[in-house]
Amino acid sequence: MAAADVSLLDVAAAPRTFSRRPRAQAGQQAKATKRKYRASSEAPPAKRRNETSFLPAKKTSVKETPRTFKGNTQKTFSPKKYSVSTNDRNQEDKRCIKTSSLFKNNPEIPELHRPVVKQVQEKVFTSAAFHELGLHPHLISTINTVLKMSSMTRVQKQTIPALLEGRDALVRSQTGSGKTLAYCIPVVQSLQAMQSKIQRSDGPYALVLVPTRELALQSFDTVQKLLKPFTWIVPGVLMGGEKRKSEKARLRKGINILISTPGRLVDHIKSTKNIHFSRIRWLVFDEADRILDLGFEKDITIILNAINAECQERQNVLLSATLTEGVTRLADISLHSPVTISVLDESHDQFNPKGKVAQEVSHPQTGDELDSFAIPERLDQHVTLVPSKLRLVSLAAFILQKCKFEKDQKMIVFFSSCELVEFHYNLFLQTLLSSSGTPALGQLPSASTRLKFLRLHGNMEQEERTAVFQEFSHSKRGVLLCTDVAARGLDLPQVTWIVQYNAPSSPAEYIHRIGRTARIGCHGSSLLILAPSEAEYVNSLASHKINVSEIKMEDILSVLTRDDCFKGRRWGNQKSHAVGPQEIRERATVLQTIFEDYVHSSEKRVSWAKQALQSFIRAYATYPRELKHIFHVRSLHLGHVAKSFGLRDAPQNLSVSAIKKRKANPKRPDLHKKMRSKHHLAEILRSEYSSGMEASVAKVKKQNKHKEPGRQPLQLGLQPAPCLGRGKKLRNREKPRKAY
Ligand SMILES: Nc1ncnc2c1ncn2[C@@H]1O[C@H](COP(=O)(O)OP(=O)(O)OP(=O)(O)O)[C@@H](O)[C@H]1O
Repeated sequence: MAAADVSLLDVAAAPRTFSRRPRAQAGQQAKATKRKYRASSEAPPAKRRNETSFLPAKKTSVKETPRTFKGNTQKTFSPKKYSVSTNDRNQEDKRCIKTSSLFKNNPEIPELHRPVVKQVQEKVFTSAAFHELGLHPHLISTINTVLKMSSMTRVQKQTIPALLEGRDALVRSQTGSGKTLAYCIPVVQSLQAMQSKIQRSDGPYALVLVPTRELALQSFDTVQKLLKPFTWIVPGVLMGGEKRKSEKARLRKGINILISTPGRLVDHIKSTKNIHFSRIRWLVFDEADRILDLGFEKDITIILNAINAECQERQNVLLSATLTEGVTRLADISLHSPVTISVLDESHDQFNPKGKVAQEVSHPQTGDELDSFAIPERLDQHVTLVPSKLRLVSLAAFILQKCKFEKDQKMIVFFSSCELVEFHYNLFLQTLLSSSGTPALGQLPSASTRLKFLRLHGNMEQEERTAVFQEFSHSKRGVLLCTDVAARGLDLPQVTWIVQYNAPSSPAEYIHRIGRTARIGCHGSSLLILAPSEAEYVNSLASHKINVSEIKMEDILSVLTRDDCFKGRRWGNQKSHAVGPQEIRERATVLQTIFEDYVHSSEKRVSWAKQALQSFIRAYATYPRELKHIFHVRSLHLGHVAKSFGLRDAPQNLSVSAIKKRKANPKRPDLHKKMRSKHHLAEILRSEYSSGMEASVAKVKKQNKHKEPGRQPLQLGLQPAPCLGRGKKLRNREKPRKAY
């Protein structure tokens, strides 16, 4: 019965030394190892269900033992040393390889009793054609010939007529259902029809606010296409990352439809003399719930004050796939007699005839309806429960399965911070991928050139961000590792898989992340990776009518048996016949060892992995209160989590202990310090959405410290309420939510 333990040690040597070892020798090793366990003081390896099972599956406590937060290294076994030679590096450079014990002392994976809920679904298309809307013939022909669209989606059929009537609107429909055109078409139609022809020098008539630069570029692209026949109307985008001087020059010349991120617009309001809003007719908040969220509150207040000072009469439009009750309540009291358009509501499928409204705000949907989000019909959602130690190999195996062994797969993997994206991107690039014939240190011998990794996050230079966005957009396959900067609004064609490696902080973010696939009626799949201690998150999703089906971790890892470069010593060059759980475990251990070898090949890499681990824990500590019982740093086993960063031991003196101490004493009177740390955290996370003018978080901090005139410090929930409408102040604010 010691075979499992023995083989873990057997296969843990570097993957390039696949010399076959006689079975007799392996048997001796097995006995020796068994003896070692008996003699050691550590807890015995977790009991296995049976010979063919991976991990025990009793339905008992699923919390990982929280015993190593002070940086104690978990004693799982005495590391065995191997002398390994590399084939293309100095033969004399023999390294001592510590083995990895992946399958021992893991928490049990609970049976997932997921409640089956009836998901909310919307039909995307209608049979109604754009020419039924009475638009300018050139606009119709542009929609038909340039955009190659003929029939309207449901949200377009309901929204366009309402906006053409001059109404304010709150629009909610599922991800990828065509909300962009639902507001762009009425804006273009109304501006081209203005009696006194628009002059470029008039400045903005429409202002569209979006949360990220990539979304700004994408919306700009759509507007630009629609404006083809109306050359006198000039669109423009302000999004940070570009030289402020050239943006100023464009503003000076005149932009009539202005698309911007809030941060960048605020920068110009403060520093660009010739920006004015006296002619604004349209104010659009795309991804309204995100824009009106805490992270942008200060910017939105400045923008609204600037607009309201110059113009009162305009149409306001709020759109999102997740307009929650809080946002609609906020909007209800500040918009002028708005229509509420929710494609969910079948009874409002037909837009009411002229003079009537689609749905008056006096008859709002119930909170329950508003907190259940529609999921694209052809989106298959999955979840897998993976103990912390096995997270990294499971992610790598899943990527290999889809993007190496299957054709034309395009995958987006979401992480909770920029550092995590950078870490995994570089690690995978160096270990799973080979661009030249010679594998670098730690790379797989058969590293595949078929795999393509890209990354996108808020700490990248704008030029690179745009290039990556374009490349992934146009590419047929590849893996994009990213933060939530790519979660909202981006329309990246043919994405087949969404993987959430770190769980999102709200059901709304879950919806937006998975919404990058299965767009406009296409098919797509998603996978959420949870630790056993996080299994309850599935119930939380179910309470929002989100259904996920389970993929077993062993099914993900089993792909490793398809790649001979993961063969362990014990199997040598034998043809693998019956592929059992034992071989899968061995191969997973080989893969883990590749990661560990790479990370431990220099001090610098070890400290890089530690920083990534720290970033993970910092992000983990920011889950909102309502999810804290599921995601709490105290349920993390630092030694196990360290493994998922290729670290062999839990780092000593990890500063997360400081976070833990603070959390442990919430009643301390030092409120000022508490606010400051929250503030700091919000800034760090928010950097992903920064306007691009702030060079770094440090700079933001400095600005706040010196309190520039007109620049208020970010005070959570204490901002003056923004006024969306005509002079009415928003008072009934939702409790502030976490900024990303
Ligand atoms: N009437 C239509 N016919 C065909 N394709 C359309 C139509 N309207 C929009 N599309 C396409 O559908 C895709 C998704 O549209 P869009 O990005 O506007 O969705 P969305 O509802 O804003 O999504 P999200 O909530 O994720 O921001 C785009 O590629 C767009 O070009």
